[in-house]
Amino acid sequence: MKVLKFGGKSLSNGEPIERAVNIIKEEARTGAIAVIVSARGQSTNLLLDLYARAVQGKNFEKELENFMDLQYMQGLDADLNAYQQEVGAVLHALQLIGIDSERARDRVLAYGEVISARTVASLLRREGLEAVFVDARDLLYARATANETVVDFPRSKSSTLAFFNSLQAHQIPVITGFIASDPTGRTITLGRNGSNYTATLIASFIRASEVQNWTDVDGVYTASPKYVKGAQRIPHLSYREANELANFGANVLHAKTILPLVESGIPLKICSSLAPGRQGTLIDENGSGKGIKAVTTVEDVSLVSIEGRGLLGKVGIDARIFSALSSRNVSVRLISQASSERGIGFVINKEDAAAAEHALTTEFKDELEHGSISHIRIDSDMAIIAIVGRHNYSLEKAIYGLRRNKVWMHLISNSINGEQISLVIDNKSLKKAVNVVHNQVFGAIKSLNLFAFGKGTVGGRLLDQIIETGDEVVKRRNLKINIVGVADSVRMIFNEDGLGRNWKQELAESDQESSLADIIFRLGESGLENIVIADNTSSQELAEQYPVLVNSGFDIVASNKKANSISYEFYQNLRNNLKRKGKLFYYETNVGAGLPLIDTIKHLHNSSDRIERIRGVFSGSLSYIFNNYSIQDKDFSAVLTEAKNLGLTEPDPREDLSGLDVARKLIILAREVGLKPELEDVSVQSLVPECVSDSKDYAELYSRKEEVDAYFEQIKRGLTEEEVLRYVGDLEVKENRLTVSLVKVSRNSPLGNIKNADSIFEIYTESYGAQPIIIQGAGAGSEVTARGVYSDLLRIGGQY
Ligand SMILES: NC(=O)C1=CN([C@@H]2O[C@H](COP(=O)(O)OP(=O)(O)OC[C@H]3O[C@@H](n4cnc5c(N)ncnc54)[C@H](O)[C@@H]3O)[C@@H](O)[C@H]2O)C=CC1
Ligand SMILES: N[C@@H](CC=O)C(=O)O
Repeated sequence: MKVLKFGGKSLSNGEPIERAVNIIKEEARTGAIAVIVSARGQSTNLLLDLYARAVQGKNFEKELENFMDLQYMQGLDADLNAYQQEVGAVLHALQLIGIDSERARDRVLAYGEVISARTVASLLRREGLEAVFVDARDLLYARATANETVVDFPRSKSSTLAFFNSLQAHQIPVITGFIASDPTGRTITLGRNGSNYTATLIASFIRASEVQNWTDVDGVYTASPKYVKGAQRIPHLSYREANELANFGANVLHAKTILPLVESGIPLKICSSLAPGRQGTLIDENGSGKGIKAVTTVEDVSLVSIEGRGLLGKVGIDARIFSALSSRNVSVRLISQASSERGIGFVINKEDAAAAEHALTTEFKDELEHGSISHIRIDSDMAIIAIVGRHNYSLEKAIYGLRRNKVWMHLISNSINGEQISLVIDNKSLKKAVNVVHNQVFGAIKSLNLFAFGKGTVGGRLLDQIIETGDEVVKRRNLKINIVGVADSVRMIFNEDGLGRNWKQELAESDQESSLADIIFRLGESGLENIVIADNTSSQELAEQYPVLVNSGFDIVASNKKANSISYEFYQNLRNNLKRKGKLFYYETNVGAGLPLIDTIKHLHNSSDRIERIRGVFSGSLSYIFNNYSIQDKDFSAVLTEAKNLGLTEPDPREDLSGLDVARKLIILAREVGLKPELEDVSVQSLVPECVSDSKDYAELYSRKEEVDAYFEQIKRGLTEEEVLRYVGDLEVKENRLTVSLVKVSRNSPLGNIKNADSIFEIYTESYGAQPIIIQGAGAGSEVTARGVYSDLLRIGGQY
């Protein structure tokens, strides 16, 4: 015989109860079944409310009407009106006496299951099945102790067997879950998960072939889907694993509830009544073998720590701690003790914190006074993350991920059989931590949560590239990049679930003012893991805040060159800070846009080869300008406007014309090869003609374009047929000399030969001698630069 148990939500009015009836009909076709039911929908809560009103002497008639309205179903042969009278009479008696007692409360609660079983039996009869209502108070017996309800197994077993033996073939018992009789014949409830307990008890007494637990979820998940979007259903678990999961907060059957099945070896299936065809989770003796099964969480626990030299080598301290706790009925969930015995830490339920503190400070009053125990501290707002299942490196992986994400672990405990590892963390880090640990131990799709500053030429294209290629990146790299926010200099938007193609419009319509402090705060509070900041602005203020971003636990990618080219002191402090915090900062696009330049230079510098000189056309925009201006019959200002419109120039093109942008690039490369230059050390030939150098902004400079054009026309007239102009950066390492100048070069030389917005870098090293390594290609432009930033992002993602 199979035992089918239905939870309250699966029996709610409308579709749920219709589906439940269909499931029972289907299963009845395959053989003998028994059905156990919980109270329907919200019935238990409503009854609790009715009970509370009655014992407080309040009116309850309207609430009772509402309760009965929810129970009512058309065309049933069960007479529910009689129950309305009966519940009303019980409540009325309670209202008169006003005594609050557990048995009285249980008596009222029992109506939820009784009406539910009557209703289901009646619906089944309407479908032509021989269903009989069974009140479990005639089958199960239990007594209340100080802490729990204890079942009288022999008596319950014999009455259950007697009843089942009296059943006729084809009869389907529909049994009330949750309730039993106490030794005086009063109603007693079976506690948390009570209806499940009814099902597993009855199944074990009658030696059922399996228990099906029909509920509103389709099985046990690798983590709570409330926290982890990518959590997966677990097809198969062993009783032991299920027990660990239950102890550590998973929405499975309570550990005590599984016990009757363990002892009799009956498999349990967790099935979704919302999607009956879907495979659920099977729990049996064997499970599916080794491997991590789930990452579960327990919120709101308290961590107790007792420390002091008085604990050192002293026998009996633990015994005193636990007997003090047990005298106050405080149960310990986890424990960890230093081998020196100088300290002991353990976790209890938050609601027991005050009792535990009182018990312990009383027990260790003398030691606290003498100072041999320095403190007994209780930290509430803690949470437990438990990794359930066997895997050699799961702890290392979890710790690595948590450290990267700045989640502090207060206590780590590993079970003796190696099947469970628990980590105690702050409650507020729970969402982030469970995602990190889940991704680390399952090697599941990792999430990278990106907040992007700047949505212009580079930033805007980057976001579109990420959205366009997101599925591919998930497939090929197991990495999901969520754009959780975008800010420009005016506005910002934030969406923890990830922005989509509409981000531009959402940002344009946003009424949230762009504020770095708010962004840091919201990212910190979000509980998101693996947060990366993309800086595609040219803002120095933002660059100066990188240390704050790093301290907040974020990695950074930047096309913005400022952080690497302001003072050397800032540059070095930032690197120290990154190292200390274990954070990453990639900026390949700072020089040469998408070209693999900075990495190559890093490699060469870190190898035994010595870089002696780097010379070339460092600026993509000026490359474009001089490539075209040298050979076309156009005004300089016209070509400059073309470059600006193509997104090649700096946001303020005066940074290109003044040579500042190339100077920054030289500084960045020089620092990569170990020099410590400041911007003022670079000798720069500015391209801004003296006559317009007092322009207060680019608009004013451009309004004086005739003077600019005349200046460049004169330079151009000085060129021979064979010559072209190139704006060249030169880093002479040994001499510690950095220069930027406009030079005439032969059209046929490597520098003279470049096209479009190409940059070219000649890298002279000791071993390559006079033949430099040449890196050449587009040195500016939205597409290539955004790609470069994207690559940096993927490199960071690869390290999660
Ligand atoms: N355009 C190119 O080819 C290349 C550009 N870069 C660098 O990329 C960065 C961006 O350049 P573009 O996209 O061309 O500039 P852009 O002018 O098109 O975009 C700049 C964006 O930054 C935003 N912004 C400015 N200050 C901000 C702040 N404090 N907070 C938030 N947002 C802010 C602006 O609102 C704008 O959305 C620059 O640092 C540039 O040097 C690097 C390599 C090549
Ligand atoms: N304005 C810059 C853009 C890239 O850094 C350039 O032209 O190179």
